[in-house]
Amino acid sequence: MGRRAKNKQGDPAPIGDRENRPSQKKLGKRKADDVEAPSKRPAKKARESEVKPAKPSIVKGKPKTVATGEAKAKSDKPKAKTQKRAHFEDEDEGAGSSEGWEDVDDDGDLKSHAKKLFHGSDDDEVVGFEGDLDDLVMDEDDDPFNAPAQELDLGSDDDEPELPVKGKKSKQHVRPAKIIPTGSDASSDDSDEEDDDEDGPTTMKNMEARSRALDARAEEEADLDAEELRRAALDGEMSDDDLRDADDVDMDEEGEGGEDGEEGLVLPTAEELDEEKKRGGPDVHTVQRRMRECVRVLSNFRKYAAKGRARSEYVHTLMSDIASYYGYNDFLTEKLFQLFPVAEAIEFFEANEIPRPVTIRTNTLRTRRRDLAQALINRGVNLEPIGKWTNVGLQVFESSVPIGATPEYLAGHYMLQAASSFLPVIALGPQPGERVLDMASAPGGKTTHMAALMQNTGVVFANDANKARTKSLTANVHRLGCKNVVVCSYDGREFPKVIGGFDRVLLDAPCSGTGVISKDASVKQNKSERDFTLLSHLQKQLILCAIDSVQADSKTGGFLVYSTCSVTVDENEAVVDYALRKRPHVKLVDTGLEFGRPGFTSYRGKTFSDKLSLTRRFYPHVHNMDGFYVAKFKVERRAKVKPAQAGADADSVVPEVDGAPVAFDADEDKPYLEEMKRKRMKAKGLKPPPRHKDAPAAVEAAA
Ligand SMILES: C[S@@+](CC[C@H](N)C(=O)[O-])C[C@H]1O[C@@H](n2cnc3c(N)ncnc32)[C@H](O)[C@@H]1O
Repeated sequence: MGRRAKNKQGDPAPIGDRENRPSQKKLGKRKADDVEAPSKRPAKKARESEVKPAKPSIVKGKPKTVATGEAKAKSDKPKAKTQKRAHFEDEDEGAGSSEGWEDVDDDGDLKSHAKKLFHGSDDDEVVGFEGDLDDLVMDEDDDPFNAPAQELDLGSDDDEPELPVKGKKSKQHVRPAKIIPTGSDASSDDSDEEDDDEDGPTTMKNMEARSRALDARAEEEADLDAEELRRAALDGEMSDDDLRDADDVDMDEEGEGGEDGEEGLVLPTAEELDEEKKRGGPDVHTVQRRMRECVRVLSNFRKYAAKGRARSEYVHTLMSDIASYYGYNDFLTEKLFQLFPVAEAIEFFEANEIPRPVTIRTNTLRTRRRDLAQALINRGVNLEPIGKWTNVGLQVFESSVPIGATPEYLAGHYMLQAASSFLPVIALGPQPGERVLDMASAPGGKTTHMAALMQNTGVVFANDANKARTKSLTANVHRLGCKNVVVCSYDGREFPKVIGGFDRVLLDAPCSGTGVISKDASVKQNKSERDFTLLSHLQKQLILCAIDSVQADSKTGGFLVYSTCSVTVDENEAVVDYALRKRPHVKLVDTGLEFGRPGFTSYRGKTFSDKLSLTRRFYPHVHNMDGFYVAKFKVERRAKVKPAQAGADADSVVPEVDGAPVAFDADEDKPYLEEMKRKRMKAKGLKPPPRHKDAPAAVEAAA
């Protein structure tokens, strides 16, 4: 559907940023355009060109080991008159400096010049890295790129290197363009001319239009659903209860015989679908046609549904086709499908097939963004600032060099980091001199960002339960020259017993990774209901410990940020809502992030605190960044509560913080606590009582 091409290397900037920036299309051709048509440059150029050209920093010599904090970067003067210069406004991290740099002075073919620069002088050294790279502890942030940037899978800065896809493969590779009409496709009719260019890349302009169209479409669908429900109720088909929850569409509603569907389309029965599955699934053209038809019918059921066919049949068929087409297991298909209105769900699944933009974060402990950009441009890297919301991010469009093995990379001038990973750190806003805990920190993308914001002062406790992963954390801390970081390896649930009283805490929680499916497609198949139950439980435990590790009367802080790279409600709003209920002395506050959708305040029959709207959701199909979630809490001083008053099980009480007990005392924790007791008894050689017959499956599974 052309979205693929459009989204490729699209801009991860927030919608609101897009207006004042050159289009993606223009960016893609930036070098050529710059040379041929300098008049197209942004207006600020004249002023900017008065700024002295930055001197690119280039490390000389063949690196043999990890560049440490002490690594010295030497400056190379721009060599030739064809030297490409990037001009930036002054931009000191945290100083509220200008976002963009202005365009460059080109008086030659940059690409060939940059190539010459690279292959001629540094090339041998860089190419000669074989072997040495193995010595570097590379994580997903650090995989050296050896292919054009667009084709590279950057890997989350948050998680393991990409795993091979297990199980079913998506049928995406065999599909032609433009098969499923989606909200954004529909919008292209009435949006600007760039939207009409279906095969062109996503532009900042059409991204905004696209995103708006999605929202409008979602609203439209919600209205239609509500209207259908109302009518059904008037017809006596539905109870008041049904009517009350307009989100839960009546799955048994039947069509009244609208227009025929697509020519020759006969909606299969459940049995036929099962049969089809057993035969290896429908052929790709059938599945595409059916998906298209189901989306159309579900967009206006009364009008388009075939007579006698139930809404649930269309939904069931569509979910089955999504699972087969994109290669998801049935459970996850449904879970993700339910998050969005129908057409938007397709957008989401589509976006998961497309790599997100390659982005890097300037390490302001070692360099400035403009200097880094200049140095990389000189090496043949085509890049741009990510957006106004970050003054350290750069988006790499293409590169003739491996972006994870440049001298600048080895010297710690930047971190390969997904744009979404900047968000929780920006929301937390650690200040110089503070004591900060990064409770689940490996491989350290956010730790090193925080260390830089704190200007290497104060202290960041970088903890991760996985000792093996702390190696890459330590390597990154050294490479980026962070001197205020203490690395440790505890289960996060041991905090604040280990150490507490932090001004700020970041809990970038272990999660299912449903926001980073484009990087790790194994998630499509390997996540089950049990995983979500266990993860959600762990996240709930961790968040309470994170809250209890915050110094409520911190003079400068008293904040916690909870984040995940998952889009499921179980791992996000449900966890945050649980924390609010368990710790009445904390409150949600604005994340300060300029964009992102508000968190759910209710979802499929569950009601959360209204304040959940202060949390932020980020989606690949809306923001062109990994799916992500950010919540920010302010921790206030709590009233003293005795364990007995809280109804807490004595065994569940962990050390006191601020004189008050930290307890997991909810009914929902009881089965887990009982299981822990059973385990303790077993460990002591005692015979534990039989497990309660109502114990959730997850408890047994975890046992
Ligand atoms: C999303 S990743 C963190 C990414 C990291 N914040 C970054 O920006 O690079 C989650 C981390 O949680 C760690 N983890 C899992 N269970 C944990 C626990 N109980 N306590 C502390 N860390 C845990 C995992 O080892 C993993 O490194």
